Amino acid sequence: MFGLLTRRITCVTSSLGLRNINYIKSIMSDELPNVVFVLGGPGAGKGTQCAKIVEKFQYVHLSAGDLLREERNTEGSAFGELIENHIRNGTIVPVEITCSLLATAMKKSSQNKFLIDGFPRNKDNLDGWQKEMGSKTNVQFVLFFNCSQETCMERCLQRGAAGSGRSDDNEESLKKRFQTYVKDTMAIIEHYDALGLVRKIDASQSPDQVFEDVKKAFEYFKVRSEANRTRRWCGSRSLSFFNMSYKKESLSDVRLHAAARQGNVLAMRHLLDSGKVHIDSHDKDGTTPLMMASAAGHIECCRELISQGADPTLRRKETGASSLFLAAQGGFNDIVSLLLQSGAPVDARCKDGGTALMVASQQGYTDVCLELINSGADVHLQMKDGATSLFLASQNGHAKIVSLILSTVASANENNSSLSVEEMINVRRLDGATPLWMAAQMGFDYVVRLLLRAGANPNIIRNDGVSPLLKASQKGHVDAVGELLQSNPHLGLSQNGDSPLYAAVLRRNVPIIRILLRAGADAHLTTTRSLLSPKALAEKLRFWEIIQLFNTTESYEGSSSTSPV
Ligand SMILES: Nc1ncnc2c1ncn2[C@@H]1O[C@H](COP(=O)(O)OP(=O)(O)OP(=O)(O)O)[C@@H](O)[C@H]1O
Ligand SMILES: Nc1ccn([C@H]2C[C@H](O)[C@@H](COP(=O)(O)O)O2)c(=O)n1
Repeated sequence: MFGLLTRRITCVTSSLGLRNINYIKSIMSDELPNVVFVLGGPGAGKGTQCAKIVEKFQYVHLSAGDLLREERNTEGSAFGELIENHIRNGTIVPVEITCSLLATAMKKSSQNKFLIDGFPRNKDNLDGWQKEMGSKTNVQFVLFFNCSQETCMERCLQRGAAGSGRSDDNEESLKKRFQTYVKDTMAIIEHYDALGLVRKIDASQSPDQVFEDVKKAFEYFKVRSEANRTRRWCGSRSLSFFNMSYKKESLSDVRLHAAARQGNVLAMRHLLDSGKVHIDSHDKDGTTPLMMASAAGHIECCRELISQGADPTLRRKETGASSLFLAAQGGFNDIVSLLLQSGAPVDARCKDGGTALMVASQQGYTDVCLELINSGADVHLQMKDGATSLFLASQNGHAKIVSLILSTVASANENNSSLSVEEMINVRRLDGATPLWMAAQMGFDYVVRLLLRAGANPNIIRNDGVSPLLKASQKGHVDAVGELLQSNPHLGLSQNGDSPLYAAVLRRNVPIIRILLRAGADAHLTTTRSLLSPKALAEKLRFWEIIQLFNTTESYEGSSSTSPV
């Protein structure tokens, strides 16, 4: 079924033998020193947030970058020059050096909770860590600070201007660091995401707002590990149940809800036996104990509630979320199965049209998606804004789920007259974006590849006139641009008057310019937005290396013209 598994995930995962249950156990242990990896683009705010986490949660902060800079500055270090070269070029220092600096720093500390910032950054880092530290540490989760390249770049340049003294806070190094981040580090984040360990934080907000989300991630982890010490770890979980109201009619109702949330089955049974509470007593938001237990992943509580007659068809008032939706959102497959067997409607809709399959696709819970699909979930449904499960999985880079949905659509189409894969794959959200458009914008090149191979149309533009190729070029996603070019997309002006080549020149992205030229993009095509051609722009901005690239291409191949889309 997963024959089209992604190149990137496969290569990282298989080299580690992740299907090996012992490895999975090693990342769940409670006894070993605990580690939270902190990842995100250069300048996403990792260091800033780590300082806050140290203060609030008493972790020891170890920044791989800081340790390397310290080693570089140590007199007589055999690695000083090598480290400086990597830092300036935005490439990654061999793991033997970084891992040994981290291990030494961990040994020196008497604490057992570490925030490891800026590591693992590539496959070499990940493999080296696994080899040396994998069995000696417990990776709790990965904090991923997600922030656009533009914002990160601006922050780092400001940091440099304010006197950081860092030799890599300049445009040239930053561009290279971003290339490394997109090319190498995103695959590591994907790898941990596939294990359900990633907590993604919107890092574009103010530092205090970001920290509010960070706190939730840590508090959530604390609640889960305390409540489920003896229970298996199920991967990344929804935070939504923290927002639930606790206003109930009586103290017993409050206690029942608290017991369901904490997974205290004995207390729950005692309260139910007392006859003082209604099994489906709900708060002002319509939240029932079964919803609480489903959202928090407490299978025993769910079993008890169902066996005592709890209604799995009820929905929360404001959002319309059902117990099934909440269990799927948290990735609790055992609860999803139980609810389905107990009569929960598989395609119950939230107020925004969302279903359990959609939220599981968005969060990346492949096992849950499989369970729902096997129970008859409709893969064709759309949210009110038009998004499908395929769209949400593509937007979040969940390649296995993209494959699963595509194969389900294909077999549904064989059996009846539902949409074909080609029709389904190009279904647009209200803003005109297709799954391919979203994957291109996010730089999930392996999803772009899957979608194109399955027949996605690379020329469907969003309502704002931007094509997938233009967006990927604007965002600097060189691998996604490369994948798109395999399907011969329009290279000329997109409907908004901009061109992919112009966008790449504006951002001085030489790798993208190179592959666009190789694919036949025209350096003389004047954009209607700026009234300049890519070449004229390069000349205006004095980007000599790009002008030279254009001249060389012209002298070899002669220029070609491209008609507007
Ligand atoms: N949420 C934020 N909003 C605005 N500026 C921020 C925010 N977070 C951090 N900054 C500023 O951005 C710059 C980069 O932040 P920081 O050093 O924490 O990032 P980083 O991810 O650790 O960077 P690097 O990977 O380059 O070490 C700093 O000058 C910091 O003050
Ligand atoms: N795992 C790591 C972490 C950092 N480096 C090098 C290369 C980075 O560009 C530089 C700065 O790191 P930051 O302070 O931005 O986290 O340090 C590395 O090679 N390997």
